[in-house]
Amino acid sequence: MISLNKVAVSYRDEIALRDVTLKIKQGELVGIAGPNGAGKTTLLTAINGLATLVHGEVKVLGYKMSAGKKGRDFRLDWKIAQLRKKIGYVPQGLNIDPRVPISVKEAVMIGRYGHIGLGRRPKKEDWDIVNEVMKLIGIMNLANKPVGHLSGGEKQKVSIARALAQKPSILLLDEPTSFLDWRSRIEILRLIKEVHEKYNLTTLFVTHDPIDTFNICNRVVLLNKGEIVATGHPNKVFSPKNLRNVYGVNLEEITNATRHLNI
Ligand SMILES: Nc1ncnc2c1ncn2[C@@H]1O[C@H](COP(=O)(O)OP(=O)(O)OP(=O)(O)O)[C@@H](O)[C@H]1O
Repeated sequence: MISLNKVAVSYRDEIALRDVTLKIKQGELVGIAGPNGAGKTTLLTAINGLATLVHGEVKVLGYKMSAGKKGRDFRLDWKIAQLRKKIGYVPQGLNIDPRVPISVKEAVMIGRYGHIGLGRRPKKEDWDIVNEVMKLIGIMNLANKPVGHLSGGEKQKVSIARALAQKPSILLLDEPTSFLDWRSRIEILRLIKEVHEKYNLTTLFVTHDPIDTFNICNRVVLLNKGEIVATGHPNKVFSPKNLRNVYGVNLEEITNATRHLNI
């Protein structure tokens, strides 16, 4: 479904990914973890066909992207646009100016425009899909509310609904739980697992917090300084040694911090 072979991505002087080789099978739900600046977002960007590859090759759903003359093969632009229709992307936060007069259902409809085409009007089937995903995500009650008036958890749900309205095969989520309180965080994680299973998706989600991955996935890719440090079950990946080397924390520090919770 997704394969990266010796992929390197850089932003001017900054190397964001180096020599990354990774395979994701159809139907997998994979967590991408690592500290700030590890290259997590860049990995999603490479899968989404938007990164400039310095080296290596990315294959997604049979589309091949490799480093061209200027770091990108521009002949593939049209194909990449086709590919992106099949990839639902949930960015960090839903950064819409609160003064923009757009309702929740209109924000979810934005996900359909790759299929509808710019300048065309949504048809009944598009509204049916928007209603279906809003029902599933549990935001029907917010349909006519301005998006600027939503809480952080509600915005995240709208963002997920918008990505699903696209009817993607792959769902990429960039830190869907950041800025959320514990209740909303658990709710969003459950929702990700539920939609992953219901729509038979291949899902990758980025997180800062190892605990998120224990809740919903069997496989984690741990990145640090643009390289894959470990991949496998969270129990194996978040070993005391990796926590120390990658996050600079000892297991005792974490258990001490959570000991007061009485869990
Ligand atoms: N548009 C950009 N221009 C220049 N450098 C960038 C750009 N985007 C990312 N970088 C750099 O590439 C490296 C990897 O960034 P990336 O955003 O992929 O990491 P991340 O793991 O998602 O970080 P975070 O958890 O803080 O969001 C960082 O050193 C960052 O400064």
